[in-house]
This record gives sequence, C-alpha cells and structure tokens, in this order.
Amino acid sequence: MIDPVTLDGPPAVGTFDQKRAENAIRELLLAVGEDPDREGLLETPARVARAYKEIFAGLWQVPEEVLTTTFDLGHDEMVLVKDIELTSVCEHHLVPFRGVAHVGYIPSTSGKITGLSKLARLVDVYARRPQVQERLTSQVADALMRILEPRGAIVVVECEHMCMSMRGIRKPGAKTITSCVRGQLRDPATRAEAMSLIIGR
Ligand SMILES: Nc1nc2c(ncn2[C@@H]2O[C@H](COP(=O)(O)OP(=O)(O)OP(=O)(O)O)[C@@H](O)[C@H]2O)c(=O)[nH]1
Ligand SMILES: [Zn+2]
Repeated sequence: MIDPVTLDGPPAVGTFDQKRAENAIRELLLAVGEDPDREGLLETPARVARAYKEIFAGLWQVPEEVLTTTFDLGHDEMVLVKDIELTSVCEHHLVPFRGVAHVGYIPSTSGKITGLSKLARLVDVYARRPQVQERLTSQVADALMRILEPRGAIVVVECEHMCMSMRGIRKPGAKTITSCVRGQLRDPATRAEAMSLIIGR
C-alpha cells in the first residue's frame, strides 16, 4: 500500500474508482453553480474521471518495475539525461505544474546502468501523482539510489506552477527550481561538473 505520508511504496491496493470520481465531478459542477445536466456537460464527469485516472496513474506504478532493464557496461562515469519534460499536479490546488527534469547518476563501480528512457519513465512514475515539487525531486533521486545502487545521483527539476499563474498571486513565468543530490555527487567538484552540464544549454 502506498504510504500516505511519503506517497511511495508498492502500488496502492484497489483500483481507480471511476464511478466515485464521476460523482465527485458532478458534485463539483453543482457546487460552482453549473448545471451538470446541460448538454455540454453531460459527458464531462465521465471524461474528467478518465483524465484523472491517467493523470494519477503513477499511484499504481512502482519504480522497481520501470528500472528493470539494466546493463553492466563497465561505464562508470556520469550519465545525465536533461530536459525531460514533465507535467505533474500540485497537491495543494490540484492544478498542473510543468517543466523539465534533469536526472544524472554515477554508476556503481561494476558499471551497472539503465536504459536512458527508463530515467524519463521514472520521472513519470512520480510526476503522475498529487505532488509537491520538492518530494518529486527527492523521490526520483532516492529511487535511483535504491534500485541502481549508483555511487551518486542528482535530480534537478524546473517547473512553472499553474497555482501561481492562473490564480492566487498570479505570477506567470515564475519558475521553481529544486535539486536533490545523493552519494558522491555531494562532492563539490562532481556536483559542479553535473550542474555545468545541466546549465550549459
Ligand atoms: N513548497 C511548495 N509549495 C507549493 C508547491 N505547489 C504549491 N505550493 C504552495 O503551497 C502553498 C499553499 O498555501 P496556502 O496558504 O495553504 O494556500 P493558498 O491560500 O491557496 O495560497 P496562495 O497560493 O498563496 O493563494 C502556496 O504557497 C503554493 O504556492 C510545491 O510544489 N512546493
Ligand atoms: Zn498549488
């Protein structure tokens, strides 16, 4: 069962409850003063429920299943995939935040590496959940460390939060940057090398 505090762990028990989600959307439409029985909104609760099923699909995925393909290539220098596009949902307002993630690691001395696309899949597992950007960033780094057992990992996430642009303070364009470094990437010189690769566009 997914730990409600860390939002991590094996897949949640149970499945997405389509009917319950539909009822909730219908209630929401009523609450904002709309008429869910008018023609244009008739299919909306079912549509929105299906959309949420997709948007929160990460709740039923585990990173161990994503990082299954590993190779022992003997490459023990830094591997970095940058500008991985991501869209997540802020758990405070349930509106999107989107941007990019940069994910890097220094393989174990045996050179155990994973497929490059798997790093992007790992980001998606955690992005497709109700999130805060800080937790998303550290969950990706911690999953990498746990599964690949590299000597170090770095994750940098840059996102614009719709809860800061379409409502509230209304500051479109403001970007939030979070980073998480583990293991040997905490070493200032190694960290600086990774950051220069990330920043040097
Ligand atoms: N640290 C962090 N804060 C976030 C994230 N997403 C949204 N927030 C913030 O969560 C806070 C929630 O603040 P509250 O005062 O409880 O809610 P609110 O009254 O809607 O706040 P405003 O957004 O300032 O109108 C806001 O400051 C958001 O900007 C995130 O990923 N990380
Ligand atoms: Zn928010």
